[in-house]
Amino acid sequence: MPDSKPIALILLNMGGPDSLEAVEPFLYNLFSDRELIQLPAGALLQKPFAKLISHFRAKKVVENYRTIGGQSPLLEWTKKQAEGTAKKLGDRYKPYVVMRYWHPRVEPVLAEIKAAGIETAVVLSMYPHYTGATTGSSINDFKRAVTKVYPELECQFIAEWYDWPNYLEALANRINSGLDNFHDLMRSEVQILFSAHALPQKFIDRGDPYRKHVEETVQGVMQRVGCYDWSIAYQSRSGPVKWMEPGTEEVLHELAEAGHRAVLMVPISFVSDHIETLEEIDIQYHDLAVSLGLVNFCRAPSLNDGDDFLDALAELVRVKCTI
Ligand SMILES: C=CC1=C(C)c2cc3[nH]c(cc4nc(cc5[nH]c(cc1n2)c(C)c5CCC(=O)O)C(CCC(=O)O)=C4C)c(C)c3C=C
Ligand SMILES: [Fe+2]
Ligand SMILES: [Fe+2]
Repeated sequence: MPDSKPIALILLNMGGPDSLEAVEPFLYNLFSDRELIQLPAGALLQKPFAKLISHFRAKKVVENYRTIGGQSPLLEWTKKQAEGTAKKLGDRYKPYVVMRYWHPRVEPVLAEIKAAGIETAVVLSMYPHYTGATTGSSINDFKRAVTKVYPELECQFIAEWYDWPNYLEALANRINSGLDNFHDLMRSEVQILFSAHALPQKFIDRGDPYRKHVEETVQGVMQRVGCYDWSIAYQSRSGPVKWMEPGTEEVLHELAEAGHRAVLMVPISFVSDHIETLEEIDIQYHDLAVSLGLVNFCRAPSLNDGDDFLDALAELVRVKCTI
């Protein structure tokens, strides 16, 4: 019976260090990727430069990972998302995770799928908003490895889903639970600040749809949440290039200067907790906000393995997958 053959459900994500010792080699892999970052010295010198930058950046970033427990939680969450979604889809679907810059890397996972005799795969990017820097790089890396390790594997890619209704619904649910923290305040007193990961502006200038996707997600979510003041800002703008604007810190300053006191920050381009929610938002932006007088500062919970979000992913696979 052809329709009972197993299908690999492969979730693609960035990956993160699984120990403090792994921070530097993880950063080296990341800075070696010219689809994410083109270091100024050209392709031939990308790796030597990556070695240098990862060495120096690791000193600072190790401390950030130490404060969130000594490792990135991204793999655990992505595994739970893969397993939970496959369970909702039924026995045919076998869950796998592939990370771009740390384990599990693509080649061993493909070898495992091949050894299990699985002939088809649905490959789902865990970045809802498309950019060449994340989804593009992950899918290219995946395709290169398929050609090498398992060219017979029939793959179907889901590369963007920023406007998927059940995803918007799940995000609206997280915002509503975040808003519960402001019970004694009026609606008009709470500012919702969506914070997406920044990209260098040159990606957008050359036609990358990332900003448009983020903005459409926010529109769709706010239609569901109702009438609040909201804005979008871009976080994690480190490195000497022109980044997307406005920056999250800058908007926090503006909100404080305008006399606001209550901010709900909503991480928007990430679908689970990782260093940029647990450290950058919960510690750095929280402390900045409070010091600026934004004394009621909260973050909406991440989507993680919430049942509504797993339902959204399962429905996405059911509808988009034609295998
Ligand atoms: C939508 C998600 C992300 C985009 C867009 C993105 C772009 C981007 N990131 C860097 C550089 C770094 N990213 C790092 C970690 C990291 N980034 C994302 C997501 C996006 N990045 C994730 C999920 C993670 C892993 C977090 C974890 O829990 O470990 C890092 C390492 C951490 C650090 O040093 O701050 C770097 C460096 C660039 C240059 C970029 C756009 C081109
Ligand atoms: Fe990043
Ligand atoms: Fe980042």
